[in-house]
Amino acid sequence: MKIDLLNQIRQTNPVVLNISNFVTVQDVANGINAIGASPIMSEEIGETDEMVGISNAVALNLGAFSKPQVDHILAMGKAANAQHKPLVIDPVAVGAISYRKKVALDLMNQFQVDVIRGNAGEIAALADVAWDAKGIDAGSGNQDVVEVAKAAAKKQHCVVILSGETDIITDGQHVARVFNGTPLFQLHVGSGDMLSSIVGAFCAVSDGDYFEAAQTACLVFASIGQIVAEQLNEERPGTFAARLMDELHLASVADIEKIAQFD
Ligand SMILES: Nc1ncnc2c1ncn2[C@@H]1O[C@H](COP(=O)(O)OP(=O)(O)O)[C@@H](O)[C@H]1O
Ligand SMILES: Cc1ncsc1CCOP(=O)(O)O
Ligand SMILES: [Mg+2]
Repeated sequence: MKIDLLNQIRQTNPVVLNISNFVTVQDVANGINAIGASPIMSEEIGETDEMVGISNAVALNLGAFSKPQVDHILAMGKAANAQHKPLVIDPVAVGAISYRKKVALDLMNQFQVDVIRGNAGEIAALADVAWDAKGIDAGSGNQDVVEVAKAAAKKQHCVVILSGETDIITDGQHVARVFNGTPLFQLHVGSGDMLSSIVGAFCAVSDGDYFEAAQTACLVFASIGQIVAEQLNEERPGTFAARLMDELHLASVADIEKIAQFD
């Protein structure tokens, strides 16, 4: 695990281009900014090539798309491939809504993503594994989540992050797990979206090793949430969200190394 990638983000301030959803756009922009990267959001297809040109990574969030936005997402994915920019996708709620799953799979047939980041319900759907997803949340299931993540990675030929109490990161062959985190993440809508775009920031400084970038992003984000939770003596979702921004900015590599738990 190369936790020092966090310092590289802070030193080089990579631009992360996002198609976001209207629910969490500000959290995502501020999360990217707080950790030391530079967010930019786009809602106009005409600017796609130029936008991708100035960016160091692209993150596509499928949280609340409309038909015109699907065209935009497609153009953005194709441009990221053509311009060799790392490409992350967050397939929000594809486990709960079959239409979303169809759109997500159609898109991923037309461009190659480098990393998919979703919860268990979302990744199970992409792997065609039975799972009881609940809206935007993971829901419940009996399958081995490591096998679910590996199946999705093999199917889509990319790195998969299946996030949750334990984050599972796999390229289809190798598996890493991050044990840090806090249940408080679940009390803040947008935690997953923030992580997906922060994965983009780590990919931007990774020299093409997206498996390592994905692991490190998960470790850093989950550990920072845990640091905040350990400072609060009650469940306070509002304070958690505000303090998460503070610690994304303040936490050092040494702070994370002290509590890091992964294999
Ligand atoms: N029960 C939990 N305990 C600890 N960390 C969690 C828990 N659930 C989610 N997380 C963390 O929350 C972040 C967002 O992941 P997740 O909740 O799976 O995404 P989403 O919001 O898309 O469902 C990740 O860093 C993950 O490790
Ligand atoms: C509530 C909601 N509805 C559509 S997208 C969205 C936000 C999902 O955010 P996250 O998956 O990060 O919790
Ligand atoms: Mg999500």
